[in-house]
Formats: sequence, structure tokens, C-alpha cells
Amino acid sequence: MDQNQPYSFQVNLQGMISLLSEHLYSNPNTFIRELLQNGVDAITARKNLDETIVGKIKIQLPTDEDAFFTFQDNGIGLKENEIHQFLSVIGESSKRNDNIDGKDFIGKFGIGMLSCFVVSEKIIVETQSIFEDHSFRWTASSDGNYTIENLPRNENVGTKVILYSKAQYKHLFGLNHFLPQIRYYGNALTEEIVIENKNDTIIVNETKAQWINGNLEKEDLLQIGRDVFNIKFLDAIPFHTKAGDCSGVLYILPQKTSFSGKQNHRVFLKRMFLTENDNGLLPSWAFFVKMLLNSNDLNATASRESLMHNDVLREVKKELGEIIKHYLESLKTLNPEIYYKIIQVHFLHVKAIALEDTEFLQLVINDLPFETNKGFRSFRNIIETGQTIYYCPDFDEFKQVQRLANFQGNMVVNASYTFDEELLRKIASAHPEYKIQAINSYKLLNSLQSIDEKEEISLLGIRTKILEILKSYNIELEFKRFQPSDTPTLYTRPEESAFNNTIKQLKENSNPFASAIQSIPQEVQKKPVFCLNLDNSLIQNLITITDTDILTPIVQVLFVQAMLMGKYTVSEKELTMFNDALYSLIVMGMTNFINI
Ligand SMILES: Nc1ncnc2c1ncn2[C@@H]1O[C@H](COP(=O)(O)OP(=O)(O)OP(=O)(O)O)[C@@H](O)[C@H]1O
Repeated sequence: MDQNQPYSFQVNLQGMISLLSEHLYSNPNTFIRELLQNGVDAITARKNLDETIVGKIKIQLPTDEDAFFTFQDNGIGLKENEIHQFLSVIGESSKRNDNIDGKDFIGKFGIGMLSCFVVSEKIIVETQSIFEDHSFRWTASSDGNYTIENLPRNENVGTKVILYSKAQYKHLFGLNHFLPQIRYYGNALTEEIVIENKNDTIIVNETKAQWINGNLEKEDLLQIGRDVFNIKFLDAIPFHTKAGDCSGVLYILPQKTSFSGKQNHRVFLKRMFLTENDNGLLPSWAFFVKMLLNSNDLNATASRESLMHNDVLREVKKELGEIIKHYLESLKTLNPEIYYKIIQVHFLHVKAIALEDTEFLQLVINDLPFETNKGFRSFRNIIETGQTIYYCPDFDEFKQVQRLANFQGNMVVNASYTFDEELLRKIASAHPEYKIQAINSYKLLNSLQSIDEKEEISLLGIRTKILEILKSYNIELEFKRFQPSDTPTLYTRPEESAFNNTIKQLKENSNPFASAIQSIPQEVQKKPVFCLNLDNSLIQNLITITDTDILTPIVQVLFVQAMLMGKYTVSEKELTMFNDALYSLIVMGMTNFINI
């Protein structure tokens, strides 16, 4: 063996075809798309020489008499050497040639024709080149052999592809299946595409996607949106991007959309349908938008089922994001009704944009809705109260705080929803003039009016007694005056003490991890606070009780009740204490020993 002798790779055509059919071309209808694309490219090449040519594609479906399918274009045709060079070499394409402007063409990989082998054992191409005085017939079979025959000159320049359906794919060539498929791919093309079926001639692409031209009225665009997506959109925004030479329409959805759900779009490349996926063309926050887009300058992957993720695509995405933002900006003055509707329906997405873009935040800030202890309010409305706006990032905390806040006259925002906390923090740092603060019940308690030292001293006796009654609870006891006066007590735990609580619960369940967890060093451990409201008549009576037997059950009942009111979990031990205390009080009440 000559060690240096070079060998060439061999291609197993049948293996290649099954590879393409099973993996690259995910559905057998791909041949329709590829034939369409070749026909359109051939017409484009001819138009580059003679712009008066009107492109036409004629399709004949198999009939009972003629079992074959034909697909005919009036494009540039193929010369004999081109048949050998491009049609017969897998991976060769005439459309990469820089002499003819390759950018005009849809195809470029030189493999599309192979998709015909998925549905047909042989491919026949009859072609009359604009440059030849006679035509050729190329017959290729899926075993990798082909022949070329000379045919007389055909007055009709162009190419006809003839296929013989494999038994299992006969249904693909029936009108009912074929027509919607070719419309799906070719509806936006400007070349006239007709199907000649028995005595009928059916025009495939009547409307030719006029939305691409960018000169339609809004009403027409909305109607197209309704026809294509079956949705009555809130608004339609025609656009053009410099990057990717894209044009189309952005539609605003009329209902709330899930933030993670994917939208279906219609993306076309040089007017050929490519995909329903936006392929990352829209920013992630633009879930309230559906899109019709045609690009003349983006690139498809070889499977032609998605776009290549390159710099141009990233630029298009940036431009589309800007277009949506500018649209919302101008809408506020041009069409406030739609603006407020969009804010109302899509506030989640609008908040997402505002979080990403400070300028946009300034634009919409006043109109953003937030849930507060006084219902849903716009930010403008909230800020107009002139008071400090507190927000709770936690829903349970919000539930506890809101009642107290109502009586204090404070506004509290429930910032437990997506984006709210981050957004309020962003607003607070961008606008120091607004008083916005995170709050929890513990902090709110600290903000309540304390009693003076003199009064504090006068309460020392009762303080000691209450603490003695509740000594198994490591609490801080406070006396305050606050509204609503019908609230006798408050119980609240600082966030840190949730940790202690966990240890407590683990201990109660004799969990062996309790001591291990307890040994983790902590920052200063704040205690839960049990607060008595001196403005409440019950508490005013309670502090005068000297008999510990009477005081004990009252304190115990009030303590557990305060925990329950604060929505804290009450353990078995506390429930038992509550029941026993209540029982004692009932007994005492019945014997008329107490009168509070
Ligand atoms: N209808 C046609 N008219 C003229 N030339 C054609 C026609 N169909 C195919 N060809 C020639 O055959 C070549 C190979 O076609 P094929 O569909 O396999 O690949 P392509 O269109 O170049 O690229 P892609 O794989 O991206 O579709 C083309 O580059 C073109 O030169």
C-alpha cells in the first residue's frame, strides 16, 4: 500500500438521504418548500437579467391518468455544465456565486433537492436554460446515478421537476393536503403560483402578504392579524429594521399572557415562510406581542427551520425592543385609551421592561399598578398620599401588616408579586424624593408610639407578672399606644427569629439536628414581641389586676390570640394553654369571680 496516496471521501447517497429525511428535514413536506425555493431563486436569477419577466410557478398534481407530479418555473434554467456542477453534486450551489448577487437567493447549501428523494425514488428535471439552444432532461435515482438526455428546444425557458410519489407518501400529493402546505410556505411570495388540478386552476398566493410592503392602514393590518392568528388584537404596529432588512407588523395581544409561555409568530425569509418560532428575535419581555416578520438579510440554518443566531439577529432583536418601547412612549399621547388598556392588561410585562430600562421606567412609572392595603392603585395615586409608602416583599407579612397600616393611615404595597420588589427598590434609588421603604410587622411595631418613662415605671409591676406568666416564651414585652384601639395586643416575630423557631420546632419533635443547627453562630438574636395596647379598654383593665390566678388565664388567652391574629403557626402546647386558660375563665365567669 502506498502510504502517501491520497484517497477521497466517498458519500453513500442512500445513507445521506435517510440522514437528511430523518434528521435534517423533520417532515416529508419539506420537498414542497425546497422546490418552491428553487423555483423562486431561478426566477430571481432570470429577473436579474431581464426585470420585465413576470415570475410564474405552475404545479400539476398526480391524476388517475398521470401518476406523476410536476413543478414548473419560468426561471433562468440550467446549462449542461450547470447540471453536472450544481444539480448533480451534493453540497454545490450556484447561489453562493458572488458574481451573481448571492444575497438575492433563498437557497445556498446545495442540499435542498435531496428532500425530493424522501418522497420519490427518482427525480426528473427538464430544463431550458436562457443561454442554451436546446433543453436537457436529467434523471437521478436515489442510488446515486443520473443520466442526461438532450431534448429539443423548449420555447418556455425554465425548469420542470417531475416526481413519482413513493407509495407511503401518495397523500402528500392530494389537493387537500398539498394546497394548505404550499400556501403555508408560499403565501407571501410575489411570483404567481398556480395549481392545475383536473379542469381547475387554483391560485395559491392571492394576497401576497401586503403587510410586508408597509403601506397598509392600521385597520387592514388588524384584519390581517385576525386572519392569520385568529385574534382580535389591541393594536398593530408596522415596522422596519435596518439590521436584517426586516419589515412586518407587531401585534398587541388583547389578553394577559403567561410570562413563560411561548408565542407563535410568522417569520419569513425573502418572503418564504420559515418558522412560527420567533427564534429569539423578540426580547424576552415582549410576550404580549405577536409578530409577522419578513427579513431579506437574516440567514436560515441548513434545515431552514430556524434562523442562525448571529450578530445581525442580535441587532434585529435590539431594534425590535426599541420599536416596542418607542411605540408605548408615543402611544401615551397619541392614543391614551390603548395605552392604558395595554398597561392594564400587560402590566407584568410593562414592569419587566421598566426594570430593564430606566428611561422607560420614567415614562410609565406613574401608571404602573400595585396592590396596596387600599386595593389596586397606580403609582401616581400611591405617591400622591404624600406619606411614606411601605412595601412587604412577603405576602404573609403583607397580610399582617395591612390591618395595622390601615389604621395608621399608611399605604403598604404588597410587593410579593413578580418584579414589584425589585421595581420599588429601583424607584426608591432613582427617586430619593419618594419615601419608599420595605416594612414588616416587626418594623411597623417599632414605629408605633411608645409610652413615656414615667408610665413605663408605673407598669413595672404588671410587666414582671406578665413576663412570669409567659416565661416559657422568650419574648419581649412592650406597652404602646396605637390605633385601632379595639386591637388589644399584637404579636410579631423579627425575621431572624424564624431561625430560632425552626430550632424550637425541631426540638419539640426531638429532631437530632436541632442541637447541630443551634450551634451555628448567629447574629444578634432578636426576640418575638408581645405588645399591649394601652389605648384599649381591656388592657386598661388588665393592668389593674393584682390577683395572679385571674391574670394568668387572661394573659395566656390574649397571648395565643395575638399569635393567631398575626397568622403565626400555633403549636400543640399553645393550643392546650389557650384551651385551659379559656376554661378557667369560663369557670370564673360562671362563679362571677371576675368582672372585666
Ligand atoms: N428550478 C431550478 N432552476 C434552476 N436551477 C436549479 C433549480 N433547482 C435547482 N437548481 C440548481 O441546483 C442547485 C442545487 O439545488 P438545491 O436545491 O439542492 O440547493 P440550493 O437551492 O442551492 O441550496 P439549499 O440547500 O440551501 O436549498 C442549485 O444551486 C441550482 O443551481
